[in-house]
Amino acid sequence: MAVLTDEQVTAAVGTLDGWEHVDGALRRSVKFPSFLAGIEAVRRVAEHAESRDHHPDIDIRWRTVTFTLVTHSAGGITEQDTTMAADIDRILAS
Ligand SMILES: C[C@H](O)[C@H](O)[C@H]1CNC2=NC(N)=NC(=O)C2=N1
Repeated sequence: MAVLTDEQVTAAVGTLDGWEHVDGALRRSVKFPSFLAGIEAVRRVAEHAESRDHHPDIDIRWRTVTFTLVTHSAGGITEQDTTMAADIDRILAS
């Protein structure tokens, strides 16, 4: 899968909720009301990631969860990442 150009990533970020383009990846940090609410959200994202066979890197620090998306096999951000970012936005909003 093709790595997106910086311009393509910038355009995608404009359509997403709270994602930034940092260190060659897409990143969104979310603060939850409690540690367990964050874990529950991670669980829902993880189930979706499994179903799509595309997996975010996930950092959990008490109530703040950071999702990082990059296509490791391609060495950059691809459409799989922008699609997964939009999917995560939907999951977190529901
Ligand atoms: C075989 C399987 O499709 C690959 O290992 C997948 C799994 N999930 C993945 N997730 C991400 N983010 N990048 C990958 O390159 C990747 N590879």
